[in-house]
Amino acid sequence: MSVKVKRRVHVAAAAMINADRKEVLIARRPSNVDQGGLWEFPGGKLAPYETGLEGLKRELHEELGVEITRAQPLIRVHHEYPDKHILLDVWQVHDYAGEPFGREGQAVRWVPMEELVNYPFPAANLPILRAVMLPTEYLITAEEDDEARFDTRLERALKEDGVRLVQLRAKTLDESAYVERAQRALALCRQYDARLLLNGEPSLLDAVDADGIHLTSERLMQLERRPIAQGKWLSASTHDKAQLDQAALVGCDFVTLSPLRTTPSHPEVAPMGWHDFQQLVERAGMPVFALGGMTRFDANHARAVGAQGIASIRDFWK
Ligand SMILES: Nc1nc2c([nH]c(=O)n2[C@H]2C[C@H](O)[C@@H](COP(=O)(O)OP(=O)(O)OP(=O)(O)O)O2)c(=O)[nH]1
Ligand SMILES: [Mg+2]
Repeated sequence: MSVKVKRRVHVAAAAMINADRKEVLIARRPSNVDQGGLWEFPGGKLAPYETGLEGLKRELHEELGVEITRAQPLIRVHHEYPDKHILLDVWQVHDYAGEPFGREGQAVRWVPMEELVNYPFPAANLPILRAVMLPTEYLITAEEDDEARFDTRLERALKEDGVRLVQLRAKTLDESAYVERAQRALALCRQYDARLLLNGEPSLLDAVDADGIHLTSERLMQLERRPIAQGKWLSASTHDKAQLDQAALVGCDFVTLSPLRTTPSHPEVAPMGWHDFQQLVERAGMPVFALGGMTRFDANHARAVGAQGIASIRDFWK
């Protein structure tokens, strides 16, 4: 009996995001190579002696004629192709010298974020597309008993902190009060070009045309399939490997993973710390926000260990 060991390939790829125009650079793979004809994030296989960033710099010089000057990890995706196990090590390129062009004759295009869905990518790329579209910070709203104060605080976070992704969490409201608050929150989010996810039942989207739903881990574990359309965002709260696996099975677009640290709201729960967090994120297969005692000062470290960024109530609710 022979056991076939799949080839393992480590690929570095670049998400070059033009933040002002909200465009991303993609390239088309030549028709005669693996995954040919599909679009990709420029990059390629690492040489044995290279780190991810070294390989990325070399590949972008070879393929696009640019020199990377500032880049940060965005997401790592493990994917099984029939013939190989691939690790896509994706970096967000913040700064570079030169004008990118298809140095190997390949088509290269700056594409508006919302049009990315119209381009065919390899199967491994879905989590990358999600990561590209998501910001680094995820605001979870605090409990408030005063509606005017809620609005003021949400608007402050949108305006002054530049928050672009919001989860409306309000466990103390009944459904009609929740829907009312959600409608006002949605109008505010629209003014600032931010996305709003509703923490609750998927049917809430019938009452409020928000951008998606955030599931509690308990609700997540009861589901057998994705409860909302692909055009909406689905996120979930997770705390361990089983819940992350379930999030992948159900087709969540991204998750929070907590508690990173001990928090006043959950003093009895043991924190997982960065080491365990990193192990879990590595195999999550989707963007993960670190939650639990996080502030914006933790965002760079969260990125460095593979997260999309940080989620927080207190750091944004002032
Ligand atoms: N660069 C890149 N590769 C991707 C993406 N998605 C994806 O599945 N892949 C796969 C396709 C290939 O099997 C592998 C990348 O190899 P590559 O052909 O770009 O490698 P390379 O630039 O070093 O080229 P070569 O020297 O082997 O010709 O990763 C992506 O978005 N970007
Ligand atoms: Mg390549």
